[in-house]
Amino acid sequence: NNFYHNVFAFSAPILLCLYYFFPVCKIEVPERLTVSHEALIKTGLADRCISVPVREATDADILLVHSEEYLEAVKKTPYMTLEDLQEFTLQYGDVYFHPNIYHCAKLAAGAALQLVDSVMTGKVRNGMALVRPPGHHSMRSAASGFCVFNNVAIAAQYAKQQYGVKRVLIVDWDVHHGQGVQYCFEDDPSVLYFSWHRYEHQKFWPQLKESDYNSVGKEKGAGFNINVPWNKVGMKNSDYLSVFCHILLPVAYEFSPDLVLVCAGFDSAIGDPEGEMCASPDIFAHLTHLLMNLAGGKLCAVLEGGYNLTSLPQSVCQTVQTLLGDPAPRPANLDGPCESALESLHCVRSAHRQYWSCLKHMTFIFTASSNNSLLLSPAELPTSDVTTKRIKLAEEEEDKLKKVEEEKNAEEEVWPEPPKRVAPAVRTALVLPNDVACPDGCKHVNTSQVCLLVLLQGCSDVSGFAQAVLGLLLPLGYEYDPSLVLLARTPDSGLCDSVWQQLTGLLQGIAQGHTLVLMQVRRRRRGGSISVYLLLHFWGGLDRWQVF
Ligand SMILES: NCCCNCCCCCC(O)(O)C(F)(F)F
Ligand SMILES: [Zn+2]
Repeated sequence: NNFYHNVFAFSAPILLCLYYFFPVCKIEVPERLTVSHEALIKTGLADRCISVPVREATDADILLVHSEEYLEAVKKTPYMTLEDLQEFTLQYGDVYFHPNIYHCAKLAAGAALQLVDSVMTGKVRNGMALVRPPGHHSMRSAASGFCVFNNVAIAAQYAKQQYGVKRVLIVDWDVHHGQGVQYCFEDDPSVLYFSWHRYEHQKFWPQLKESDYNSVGKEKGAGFNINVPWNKVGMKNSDYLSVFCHILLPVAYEFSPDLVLVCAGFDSAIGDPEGEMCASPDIFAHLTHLLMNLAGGKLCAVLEGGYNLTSLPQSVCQTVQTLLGDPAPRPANLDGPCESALESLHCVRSAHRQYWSCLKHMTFIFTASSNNSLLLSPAELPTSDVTTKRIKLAEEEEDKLKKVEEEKNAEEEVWPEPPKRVAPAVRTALVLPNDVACPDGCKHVNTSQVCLLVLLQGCSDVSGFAQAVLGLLLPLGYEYDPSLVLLARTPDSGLCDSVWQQLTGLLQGIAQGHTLVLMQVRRRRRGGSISVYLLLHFWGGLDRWQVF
């Protein structure tokens, strides 16, 4: 015993001093990848994916975003002593360098490029790169926030250069602002960068003025940079969905990207020590689903942050399962965005109204009452002082509630395991006359099957579609949370094929994908309305269904 005491007593100071001089990052740890990968294997999702080999990004790849001097400096790090490495990191903020990080950073960027190749060549429809170190904070000539090379920014430039992609949408759902991506594309109208991030009126890292909603991009890129600051913690599923329905999706449809890249950071999920948000892991199934309807489904998700080793793998699995086409789970109880989120939403829309027609028309009031709904009721905007006072009042009210809430659950956050999502063997049924061959992948049924009714008059232009479907139908559908969605198309609905396709795609995010469609079957002689056969398909407890 004596011996051990002496040894420990002796070695402790040395360990402490090493730790002090050469700090090791406590949250950006290797286990983040191993637990995520293990979860994909355990859930059987890995078997349903093809694994794409990684490669090292070349100098040319890295120089698409970073400067020569920065690349040359990072190239030297493998040969540095620990002291030199420590010295090297002091010039940047919140970065940790290891002799092997240059190699890892090239693999992380190279992995993102391999994913872009696989998607752009049609080898796969979409995919996800699980990488370390992350990328979205790193800038042209500087590392930042655990990031060395900007994986997603390099991927965007690479897609434009190698595949002639005209428009790239980058969605950054990590809880930190990817300032590196913003700086890279802020004058570039071919890349639309959208980021929400914990901001708390510039009190939260990286504490930049340019992370606020009024940084909209510059010169030709004005309008192509969208920042949604979260000025409070505890944001929930409703807050995230509201911002998607009322800001990101309308603009994304108007932008009409050829490729969607996601800075898939999962520190915006519940339980994360950095984000301190309350959105459940299954929300990423909905966010992913909503983005999959863009760019013909060409979507590359690249891991950024995510530090809770329980919610991170859950969120990764929810994302991958949706990329595989499985229907999203029922959204957990949506009750409408909080005051602070609504205020941010309002600020972002006003800042971008001049750049996007879909934001021009919709004015909306955010009532200070607590029963907000996902649906923002269009109305004349009240005079600002009334609104501000009402918001202040609501915020004080909310802060009081939040204080109580915080006292209550000061202990470790807990949340239910995301629900099992069983995909039916055959996802599509067709009601066809017996003598008609059934397209492959569908199941021929002639019993009482699926028909849906949605009557949407004339919303075929983008801003009409944005308002009617994204700003009304979707939020309402999510909040109503039906077990069944009925869709029908009649020739006079004026819906062109692409709008119809978007509609059926988007609405599959509701009712766990139970989407029933009716096409016109027959027109009675001499005009008149079509003859409609509504054969209801009941399964289990069909407690609620939705007819538009
Ligand atoms: N000194 C105050 C705390 C600094 N905290 C640094 C947070 C870095 C976040 C990195 C990330 O999660 O955004 C990424 F996705 F890049 F990994
Ligand atoms: Zn982050």
